[in-house]
Amino acid sequence: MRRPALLTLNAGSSSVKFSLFLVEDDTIVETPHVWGQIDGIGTAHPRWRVRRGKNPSETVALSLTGSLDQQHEDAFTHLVDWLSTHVDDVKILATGHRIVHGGARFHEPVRLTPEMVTELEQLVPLAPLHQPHNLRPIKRMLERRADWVQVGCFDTAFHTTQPKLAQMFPLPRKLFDEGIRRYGFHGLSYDYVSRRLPEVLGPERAKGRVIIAHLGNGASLCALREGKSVATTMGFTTIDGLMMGTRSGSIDPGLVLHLIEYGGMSVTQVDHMLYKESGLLGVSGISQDMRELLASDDPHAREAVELFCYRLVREIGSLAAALGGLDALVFTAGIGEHAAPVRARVIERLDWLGAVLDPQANERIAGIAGRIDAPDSRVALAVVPTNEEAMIARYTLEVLRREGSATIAANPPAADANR
Ligand SMILES: Nc1ncnc2c1ncn2[C@@H]1O[C@H](COP(=O)(O)OP(=O)(O)O)[C@@H](O)[C@H]1O
Ligand SMILES: CC(=O)OP(=O)(O)O
Ligand SMILES: [Mg+2]
Repeated sequence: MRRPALLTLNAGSSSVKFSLFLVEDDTIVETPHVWGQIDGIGTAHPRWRVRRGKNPSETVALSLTGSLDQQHEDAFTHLVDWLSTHVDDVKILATGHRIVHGGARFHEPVRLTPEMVTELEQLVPLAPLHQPHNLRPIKRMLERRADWVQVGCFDTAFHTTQPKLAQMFPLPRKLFDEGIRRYGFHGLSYDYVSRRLPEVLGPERAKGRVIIAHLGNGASLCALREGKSVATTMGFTTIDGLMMGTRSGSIDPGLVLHLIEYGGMSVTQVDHMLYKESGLLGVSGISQDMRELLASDDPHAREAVELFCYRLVREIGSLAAALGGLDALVFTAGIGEHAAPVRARVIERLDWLGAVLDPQANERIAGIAGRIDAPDSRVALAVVPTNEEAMIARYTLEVLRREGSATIAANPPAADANR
C-alpha cells in the first residue's frame, strides 16, 4: 500500500531541493522519506544528491549546460524523472512550493489557482533568479489537472511583521501605497530557524535581540525580536543588502543611472550585471562558489571573500543598531552552515559588540545545530542548519487541514502528479 506523503519543492538561485515527507496520523514524519538536491546550478560542478530516510546520501552523476534558465529547467526535469522511476511507495496528497515573492497580496500559504499564478508572474522582474523556477512546476502541474493540490509558501510572508518604518523607502509616499516597499526574502528559512532558537539559545535569549544570517548563494540578514522579523537586508527585490554569489547587494542607485546614461549600457545589460555577474563571481573573476574561493590562492578570490565578510559585518552593525544591541547571532544556509573561515572572519570583527568565538567549536560543528561562542562572549553565537522544506511541509499540511479530507482523498500518486 502506498503511504500518504507531501512533496516539497524549493528552487533557490543555484539549487533545486525537494523532500517527500510521510504523513502519519495527520502529522508530518520529521525525517524525510526521500530528500534530494541539485546544487551548483550555474557553476562548473553541479551535484545531484539523494537520501532515503536515515541512510547516507548518494551522489548521482549530472551535467547541466546552456543558459541558467535552461539549467534550472533541466534540473527540475531530472528530479521529476528520478522521482517517477525510483519512488513508487507513496501517494502524494499535495505539493508545497517555495515562492520567493508574494508581493503585497500573499501573506500566508495558499492553495494555488491558475489566476494566482498569473498574478505571481507579474513579480518575476523583482526576483528573476527565483520566481520563474518557482512558478514553472506549479504551472505544469495545474495545466495537467486543476484539482491537484498545489500550495504556495512565500518567502516574503515572514517579514510582514516588520514595523512600517522598516518597510518604507524614503521615496514619495504614493510609491509606498502602490506596493513599492521593503518586502524581504528567505522568510521560510528565518521562520524555521526562529522556531529552533529556544532550544539552541535558551527560551529567554531566543526572545531577545537576534540576528539570523542566511548565507547561501543568495544572502540576507534578519533582525528579530520575540522571534518575529523587525528588519531585514533584502528589500523590494532580491538584489538588495549583502554581497551574494552573483548579485551585488546594495549599491549606490546613482551608479545604475550613470551606467545607463553615460556608460553605454542598456537596462537589460545592467540588470544582467547586477543579478548574474556581480558578487563573489564578479569580484573574484573565478567563481560564485564559496568553496572554490576559500580553496584558491588567487588574490582576487581572497579579496572577494574579504569583501563578502566586510559587507556582512557592516550590515550586522546596521541591524544591531536597529535592534538597540545584540543578544545572539545565528548562521544558516550553505555558507553560514559550512564555511567556518567565513564565520570566524566575521565574528573577529564583531569584538566591539562583545562577540567572542570558540574556534574549536566553530571548526567542529557540522550538520547539526549548536553554539560556537566562547564562555566570555556577551553575544550568543550559533549555527542552525536551515530546513525550508520542513517549513513548506508544515504549511502545506495546514492548508490541507483547512480544506478538509475530501481534497486529500482526491489526489494522485507522485509520478503521475509530476509528469
Ligand atoms: N562546505 C562548504 N564550504 C563553504 N561553502 C559552502 C560549503 N557547502 C556549500 N557552500 C556554499 O553555499 C552556497 C550555496 O548555498 P545554498 O544555501 O545551498 O544556496 P541557494 O541559495 O541556491 O539555496 C554556495 O556558495 C556554496 O559554495
Ligand atoms: C531569495 C534568495 O536569494 O534565495 P536563495 O538564497 O535560495 O537563492
Ligand atoms: Mg536557498
